[in-house]
Amino acid sequence: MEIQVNNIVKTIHKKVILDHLSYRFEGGHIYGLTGINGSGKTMLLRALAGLIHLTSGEIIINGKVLHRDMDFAPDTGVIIENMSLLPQFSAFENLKQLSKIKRCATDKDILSALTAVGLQEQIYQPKLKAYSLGMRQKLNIAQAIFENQQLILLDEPTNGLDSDSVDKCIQTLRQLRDQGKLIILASHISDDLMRLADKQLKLSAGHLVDLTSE
Ligand SMILES: Nc1ncnc2c1ncn2[C@@H]1O[C@H](COP(=O)(O)OP(=O)(O)OP(=O)(O)O)[C@@H](O)[C@H]1O
Repeated sequence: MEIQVNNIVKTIHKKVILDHLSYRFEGGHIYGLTGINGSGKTMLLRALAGLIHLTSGEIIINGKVLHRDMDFAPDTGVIIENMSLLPQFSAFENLKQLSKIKRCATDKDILSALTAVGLQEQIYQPKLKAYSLGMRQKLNIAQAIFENQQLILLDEPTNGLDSDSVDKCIQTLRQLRDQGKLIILASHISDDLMRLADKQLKLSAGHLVDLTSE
């Protein structure tokens, strides 16, 4: 999996959010995206997923141009705000419903993702509506990985997680990285990212600054 970002610009109401940003992301790495509130981290993740249209520039994923050769980034798991999980269903039932869209994940894949994020005690109960913030976030992460997605885009993945759960999340994401997956995380808490990511990037004035090579 590789993503080539070429000179992308995103302007909303004449405000420049992403300003001629270029970068190459490669599989087998965890990229941590930091930057102050409003710097455009979520916007960049949305752009990579194909969820917004760019003002100019292009994003090429595995040689195919987003919004020309395909509508969305292929084979991608995301956590980007307002996840539409179903409150009246358990964790298992939620992923089971989602699995009906692509039909690539088995029950075993669902159980293994829920266990990987630490939800092994809550697979069948309670229903999602009785979940705490942290439990909900674990299910969000499970949702982004249970179909063996090759590109994983996570906005603030450690939100609501206690320190043991952050450790477990780090362990799980490192395993996925070692399998060659491309993982991009955004967080305004740079401590979490420092521990999670092997490449640290900062969004500033619409540009990406590589903190690892500084
Ligand atoms: N739908 C929208 N309409 C207008 N402006 C928007 C919209 N979505 C985002 N913005 C603006 O784009 C900029 C970047 O927002 P974004 O959510 O990407 O920042 P962020 O770095 O993820 O911030 P945070 O750390 O607070 O999550 C902000 O100035 C925001 O106000």
